[in-house]
Amino acid sequence: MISVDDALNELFALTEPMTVETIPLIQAAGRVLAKPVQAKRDQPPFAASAMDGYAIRGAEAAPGAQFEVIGEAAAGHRYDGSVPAGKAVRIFTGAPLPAGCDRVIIQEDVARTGDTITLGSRLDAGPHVRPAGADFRQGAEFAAPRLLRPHDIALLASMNIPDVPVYRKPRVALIATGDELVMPGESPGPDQIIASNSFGLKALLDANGAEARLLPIARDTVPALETAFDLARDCDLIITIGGASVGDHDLVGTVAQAQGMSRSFYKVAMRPGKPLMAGRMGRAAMIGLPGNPVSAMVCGHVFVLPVLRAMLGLGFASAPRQKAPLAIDLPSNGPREHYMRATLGADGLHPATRQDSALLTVLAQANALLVRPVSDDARRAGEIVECIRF
Ligand SMILES: Nc1nc2c(c(=O)[nH]1)N[C@H]1C(S)=C(S)[C@@H](COP(=O)(O)OP(=O)(O)OC[C@H]3O[C@@H](n4cnc5c(N)ncnc54)[C@H](O)[C@@H]3O)O[C@H]1N2
Ligand code: MOO
Repeated sequence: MISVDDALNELFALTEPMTVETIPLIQAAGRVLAKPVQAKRDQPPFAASAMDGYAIRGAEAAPGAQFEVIGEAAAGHRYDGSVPAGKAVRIFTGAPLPAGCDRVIIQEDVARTGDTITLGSRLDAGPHVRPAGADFRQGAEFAAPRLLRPHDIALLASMNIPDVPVYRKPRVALIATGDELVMPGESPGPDQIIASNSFGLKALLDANGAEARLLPIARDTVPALETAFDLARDCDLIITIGGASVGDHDLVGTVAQAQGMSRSFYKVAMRPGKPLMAGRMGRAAMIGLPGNPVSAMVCGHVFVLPVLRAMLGLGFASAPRQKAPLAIDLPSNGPREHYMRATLGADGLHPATRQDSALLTVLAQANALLVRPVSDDARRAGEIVECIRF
């Protein structure tokens, strides 16, 4: 058995960033920008009014001052020409500021009669002008790698960047194995259960930037597993679920190795998730997850997501942890790192009473995994411990 850290490093050694493709910006939310891009223009490209009102020379702004309105500037339609002393231009939000003007008086501070405006007795500070390039200048760099969020997409759009280079989405094959499994919606036989892990893992993978494919459930036979691996050939990451332990029907490791998988490790000092295996299969990394539903999902957070992030060019790092106080006392931990299903609330971390790795209700209620290091001492309520939030 190897440690969780060593297992993750072995997995990283099997992992490299995906190739880069260029896609339309409109499809880029949730993708990872692979190379820095540069703004193609200043924003705003001209000094612009921030309010609806009247553009004047700022030095002339005084309570009661009068101006003649000589034209209009609207968003998309500038006032051509310069504005001399004593004159004003009707202006709207987003319009280019006319030459000669450096202040906008908001219309609430102005009385207008015909083409004459009189400024009110109290003027706000202004100047209600957005200088050219106040947001960014042409050539400003948008750094990579970066997971593109909606705000980033808006910024890139305003930089006039219609297409972006992103890392290709890793194609991930999910192979559920076991004679006992049927798909949700099917009619299970008396000894059968519903395949759940593949559904949970696909959701986890897709939500984090992968393109996960559910392959047909592989029965516990050599030919069925061979067919499943054949179907996964064009994938970047192959994940099997179940059949990883030591039972007579746990054939995944044997068949994978017969199919050319060179094994990096088998068995990790963690709970749940001990019978994890990994290796290289052709150009893909292969991860064999344990079948117990909670074990599969915990390994999803601890191993699969860090591997996915590395494939997406986001670097090689373990699942982010945060510190939190324990809400209850805990006994000492044994020789395996324990990932306890827990709820982080206002009074700290509450590990669930039942930690059996078959209990999906407990996992679904949890919002964190409390990480107990190997051979950790007994802990008292209030002590600071580490957890992985989800
Ligand atoms: N003698 C030993 N027995 C077991 C050991 C051990 O060290 N010595 N390890 C136990 C641990 S820990 C785990 S975890 C399991 C893992 O076994 P497998 O990876 O071989 O998984 P299976 O036996 O195929 O299934 C375990 C359990 O999970 C259910 N399962 C499997 N796939 C799915 C799925 N896609 N969706 C929902 N549920 C699934 C399966 O029906 C079993 O109940 O081995 C222990 N045994
Ligand atoms: O390690 Mo198993 O994954 O405890 O249930």
